[in-house]
Amino acid sequence: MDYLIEIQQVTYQYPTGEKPVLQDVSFQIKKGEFCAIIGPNGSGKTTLCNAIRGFIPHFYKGELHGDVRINGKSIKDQTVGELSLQVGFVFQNPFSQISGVSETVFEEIRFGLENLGIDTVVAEKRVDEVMKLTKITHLQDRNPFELSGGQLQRVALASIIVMEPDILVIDEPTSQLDPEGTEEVFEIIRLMKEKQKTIILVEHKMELIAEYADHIILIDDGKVILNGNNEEILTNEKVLEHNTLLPQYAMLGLELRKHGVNLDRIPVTEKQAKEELTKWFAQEGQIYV
Ligand SMILES: Nc1ncnc2c1ncn2[C@@H]1O[C@H](COP(=O)(O)OP(=O)(O)OP(=O)(O)O)[C@@H](O)[C@H]1O
Repeated sequence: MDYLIEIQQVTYQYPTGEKPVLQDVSFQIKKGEFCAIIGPNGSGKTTLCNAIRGFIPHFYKGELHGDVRINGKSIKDQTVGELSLQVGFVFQNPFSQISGVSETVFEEIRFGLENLGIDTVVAEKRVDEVMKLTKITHLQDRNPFELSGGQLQRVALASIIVMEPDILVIDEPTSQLDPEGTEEVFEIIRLMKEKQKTIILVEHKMELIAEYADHIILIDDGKVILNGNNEEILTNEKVLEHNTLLPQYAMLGLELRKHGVNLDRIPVTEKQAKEELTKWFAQEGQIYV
């Protein structure tokens, strides 16, 4: 099977670190897959993302063993510029993403295309399309620094999407957003999933992971602890032993099973929980309210 991203026995230690923060990490991601990376604070998730976009070893020096291959080619043999055309990176804090040199949202989104020397007419058409897709056309003349956190994160996503990378690495995009901003950002992530982009998402909100991810990797202390599909990982109580939450619906299902409620499967989303409980009430001859 051909994988788009291959992480092969990666061990990495920062130059100032005392021990490796990634230890013998191996996994593969298929094209079009939505992979979530979960794990407690400080477990190495952002470091792993930096290895996938080539910032390790190109910017962060330190000691790297093993390999990361994108499309069959080692990141060591590609420049950060080459990698940035394949891997778009969205930061936790959208202010880190904004160039600081654009006076309007339109210019900000066009900025990366200008740097690539893309023809102005072509670039502006692409900016218009991406603004429509991300529903920010009404913000195009605003100064990026006058926007709310949610609006700015959408601009940050748009400025990456406009570059048309095959892979999107998104590191805790909503940790600083309110529920409305979170919803808006995930609406864009959902669209990218529909467009068959390969997505790697670091996120602590398990309900969102349950809704979107195909594939989940749990890492703790720099090691891969679990690697499997959505339901396999999100119904596994071992996750809780690693200071990482499960979705509330999975917790409810696991608890009900312990109390003798014989659910066919442990739900991970609200929709699945309703289905399972409706089935159970029907079997037990109870009235579902
Ligand atoms: N530039 C750096 N130099 C040295 N050590 C670092 C550097 N960046 C991160 N670390 C250390 O590497 C370990 C893993 O950090 P990382 O940020 O990758 O974890 P994380 O799982 O993304 O955490 P969080 O969920 O809190 O964002 C931590 O112990 C952190 O202190």
